[in-house]
Amino acid sequence: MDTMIETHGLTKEFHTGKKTVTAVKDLDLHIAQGEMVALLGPNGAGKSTTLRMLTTLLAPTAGSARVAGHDVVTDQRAVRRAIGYIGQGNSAAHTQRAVDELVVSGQSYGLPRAEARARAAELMESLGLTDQATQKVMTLSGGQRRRLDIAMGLIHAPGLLFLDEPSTGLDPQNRANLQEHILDLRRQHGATVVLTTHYLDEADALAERIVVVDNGRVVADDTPAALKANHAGDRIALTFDDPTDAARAAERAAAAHPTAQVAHTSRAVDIQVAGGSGIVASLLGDYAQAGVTPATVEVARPTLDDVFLSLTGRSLREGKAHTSPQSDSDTLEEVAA
Ligand SMILES: Nc1ncnc2c1ncn2[C@@H]1O[C@H](COP(=O)(O)OP(=O)(O)OP(=O)(O)O)[C@@H](O)[C@H]1O
Repeated sequence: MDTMIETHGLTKEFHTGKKTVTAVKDLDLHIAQGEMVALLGPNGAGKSTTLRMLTTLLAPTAGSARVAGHDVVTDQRAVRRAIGYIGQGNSAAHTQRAVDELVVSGQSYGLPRAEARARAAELMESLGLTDQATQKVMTLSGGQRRRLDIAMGLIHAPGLLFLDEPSTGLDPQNRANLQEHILDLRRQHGATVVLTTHYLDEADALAERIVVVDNGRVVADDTPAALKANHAGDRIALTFDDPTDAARAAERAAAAHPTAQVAHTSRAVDIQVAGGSGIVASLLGDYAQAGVTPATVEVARPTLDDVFLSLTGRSLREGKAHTSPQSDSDTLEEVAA
C-alpha cells in the first residue's frame, strides 16, 4: 500500500513567556493510503497540534513530515491541494449563503466555477443540506454548520481528509448522522481519513486503527480490538447481599486468577482479567461449591477508556477542561492566502 503520511521525530514546542510546552514529542507515524485512523487522547494531548502540523497550519519545531508525498514545510502548497481539512471551527463569512461559501471554497482549490457549483450541489445533497443552500451561514444550526464544514473539507474530493474533533458540538443524532456520512464518503471515494477525537465511541465506531496519544507522545497504536485485547481485560462485576460473601469471592477470584485485578467493596466485587468472559462459568462454579452466593453478575468487554487507563493510569474522562489557546477559526484558505 502507498504511504499517505509519514512523520519522523515530529515535534512542536510552544513558548509562552518563560514556559515551554512540548505539545508533540518525537512523533513517528506511518499511515497508508485508504486507512481510517483516529488520534485518541484527552484534552491537551497534542492531537490538534499534530493535525495542524500535518495540514501545514503550524510549522514543526523539529522533525519532518511528508503528506501525500509532499514535505509539510518545503512544499506547503502541494500538501494543501492534496488534502481536505475540517478544523474545530471555520472562518465562514457568516453573511454568505451556504452554497456560495462552498463554491468559493471549491474555487480556492482551483476548481472551475461550474465544477465547483456541481460539486457543491452534490455534497449538499449527500449531507442533507439542500434545503439550507440559500440560507446565510449564520442562520444554520450547529449540526448544519458542522455538515457545511464537512462539505467544505470535501469540495475538491481530497484523497486525504483530516477531521479535528468532527463531532464536537453535535447532538447525538447528528453525531450518528455525521459518522454515517464519513463512512459513506470514504466508501464512495476510498479516501484516507485521519480524525482526532476524545469520544471513545467515535474512535471505536469509525477507526480501523487508533493511535493513542498522551502528553504529546504515542502510547499505543493498533486496531481497537487489539488494543482492548492487549491492554485491558474483560470486566466481571458481581454484587452480594452478604459482605462476608463479597470478601470471600474477592479472595477466591484473586487466588484462582493471579493476573486478574480484583477490587472489592462491602457488597461488590470487580474483576478485570483477560478472557474474563471465558472464566465466568468456572468462577461461578467455584463460588457455588464454596457456598458463596452472588446476587448479580455482569460481564462487560473492555472499553477504550479501560485501555487508556491501563496505558496511562488515568481515565480519558478525567481530561482537563478544554484550554487550548489556539484560535478555532483557522482554515487552509486563511493560511494559504
Ligand atoms: N498556540 C499555542 N500556544 C501555546 N500552547 C499551545 C498552543 N496550542 C496548543 N498548545 C498547548 O499544547 C498542548 C497540546 O494542545 P492540543 O490542542 O494539540 O491538544 P489536543 O489533544 O488537541 O486537545 P483538545 O482535545 O483539547 O483539542 C496543550 O498543552 C496546549 O495548551
